[in-house]
Amino acid sequence: MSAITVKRLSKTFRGGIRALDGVDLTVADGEFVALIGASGSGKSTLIRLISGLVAGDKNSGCCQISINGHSVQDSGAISKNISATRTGIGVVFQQFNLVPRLSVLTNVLAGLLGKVPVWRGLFGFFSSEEKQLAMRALQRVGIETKARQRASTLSGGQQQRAAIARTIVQGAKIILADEPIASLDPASAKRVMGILSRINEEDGTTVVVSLHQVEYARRYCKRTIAMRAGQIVYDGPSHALTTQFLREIYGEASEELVLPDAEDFGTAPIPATA
Ligand SMILES: Nc1ncnc2c1ncn2[C@@H]1O[C@H](COP(=O)(O)OP(=O)(O)OP(=O)(O)O)[C@@H](O)[C@H]1O
Repeated sequence: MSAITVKRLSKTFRGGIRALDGVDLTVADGEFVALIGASGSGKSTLIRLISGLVAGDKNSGCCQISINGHSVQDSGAISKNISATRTGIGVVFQQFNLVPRLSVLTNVLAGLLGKVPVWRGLFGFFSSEEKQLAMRALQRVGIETKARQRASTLSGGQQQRAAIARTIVQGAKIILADEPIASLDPASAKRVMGILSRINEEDGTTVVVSLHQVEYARRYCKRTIAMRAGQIVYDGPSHALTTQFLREIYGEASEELVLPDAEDFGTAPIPATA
């Protein structure tokens, strides 16, 4: 069964801005897929629609999205069972979305909120097993020593790793990461991509990650989907996305997608240490 199925997906915002225009795609269970495209090409909108946060256009027969066979939305209507489907989807954002004044551990435990009674979540009553689960997730992303610190005291890369640990605790079968490395320095960016790659390999989690720079897609993801003006203009092996090919697809805008110091990008794996 495919993990993500998107059929004839369009999204028109107020003022007639067509952010997505007839997108069809399928992501198999356990794939690690990059979504690339210049600014405004529709990557964030696609991720928000797949996660059921935003509804697509209302036209009948269009805009069908399903996750592991369960409908997320159809013809502009979000599914009534979306809460159950959402517990299997971990969403990671560019700006981390942690509660700054709460501890890193509590932020990670928030991944259990769809699974434990609401009152327990509200008052922070978590069992020792649940806390151990969160600690193991923090170990996997290399920041277990930061568990008791306020989230606001962590660096950007560490905060992003905490956000990923939250999806592990959530038990997400699918991670949708919307520009998770856009605010990070290159070393932190590589570490975050390495962690996503390991979760994909070790747990079989399906990962879709939107990126600005194609070098990261080539290094970490076998498959890349390239978007332009709300449409998919390439879907295939990441290694085929040479600078020349990107120029053919995007013209001058391709410069936005290539790191100026790409020759220094390197290939050595970065360990997940704090
Ligand atoms: N809430 C909104 N209201 C109106 N227009 C929107 C809204 N969200 C996105 N858009 C528009 O939809 C188009 C696609 O935006 P989107 O954020 O999906 O692109 P993106 O590829 O993620 O860009 P970036 O890389 O800069 O984040 C853009 O023209 C954007 O201005």
